[in-house]
Amino acid sequence: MKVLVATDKPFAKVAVDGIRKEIEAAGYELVLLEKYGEKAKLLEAVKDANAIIIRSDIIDAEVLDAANELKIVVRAGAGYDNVDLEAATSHGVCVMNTPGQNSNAVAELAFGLMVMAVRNMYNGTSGTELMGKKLGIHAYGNVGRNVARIAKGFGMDIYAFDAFCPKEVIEKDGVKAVASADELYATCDVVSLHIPATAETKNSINYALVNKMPKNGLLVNTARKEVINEAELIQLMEERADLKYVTDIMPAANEAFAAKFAGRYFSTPKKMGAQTAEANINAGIAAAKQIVGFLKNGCEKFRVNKK
Ligand SMILES: NC(=O)c1ccc[n+]([C@@H]2O[C@H](COP(=O)([O-])OP(=O)(O)OC[C@H]3O[C@@H](n4cnc5c(N)ncnc54)[C@H](O)[C@@H]3O)[C@@H](O)[C@H]2O)c1
Ligand SMILES: O=C(O)[C@H](O)COP(=O)(O)O
Repeated sequence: MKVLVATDKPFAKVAVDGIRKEIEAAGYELVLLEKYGEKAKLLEAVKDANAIIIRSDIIDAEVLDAANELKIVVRAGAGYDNVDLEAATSHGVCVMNTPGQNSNAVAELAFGLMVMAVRNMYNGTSGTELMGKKLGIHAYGNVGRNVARIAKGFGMDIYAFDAFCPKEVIEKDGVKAVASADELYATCDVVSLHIPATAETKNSINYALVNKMPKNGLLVNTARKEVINEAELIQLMEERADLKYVTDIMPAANEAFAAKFAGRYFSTPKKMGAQTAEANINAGIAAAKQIVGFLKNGCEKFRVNKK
């Protein structure tokens, strides 16, 4: 069995070593395709792969068409919006993610971005502190829960909204559950976004919602750029000079944001929420174990597409 690790943004070497150990201990062969840049190289590499481990790499119908021997794709990470799930199902390919394995890394970065924003991007002027501020966690999943844990250490007043997580689960963590996204944005000084990119959430962070934030509101996005209605956020930030936006996922309109909102906008150059050795090891080795469990025992825990 051939297991391909196809990562345009490579894992830390220590994680690759751990993945190799799992795969070879199972008697399989590991093939590494890193920083491949062009899709043609991916199309060539998948031809004889029985299993693939990816990160944000795009697995679309063309890739699946080229992968004649493929049985399983594991997205080493949380969001699997980069995989065409319907095409995978129609090709008889199982798709999994590795939930929770990179969530602490992302939560820590959310606070890195938050502190940078409230300290005026470290420009030397007086900023503000996070202690005592109202933090809104938009989606209380694996990352959201880690954000809540860290926010307690900062002494923040913590609120959350999740469309599917029961109120009791949120409140047992000492976090105030609110009934809607509207209420969260209207209540909180800082909102940290942790919703997945789905048909329902794409473009949902729009003018009307963000405009509910109080004066000096800060929006932190370590989720996906697709959930932001960029044109409406630009319009709102033009009208409200008090708002700040910091993100780990560079907007399509990065140049417009950077030109118009100097000092109130920041994006990491490349998505780096999950870019720690620890998260790479956790997610990469989980992916390898899930592949071995699937190929040897048919274990489909963490499957995200229909059969
Ligand atoms: N920046 C990065 O490197 C990085 C790393 C990991 C995850 N992410 C992004 O963050 C997202 C969240 O990650 P996670 O590990 O917490 O995922 P998760 O699946 O554990 O949590 C997602 C949560 O979103 C909730 N949700 C879904 N739709 C919603 C909606 N319409 N309104 C409110 N809540 C909704 C779910 O109930 C769930 O609790 C991922 O989908 C991914 O897009 C980014
Ligand atoms: O959904 C995720 O897990 C993140 O977006 C991580 O993406 P990456 O593996 O490309 O860093």
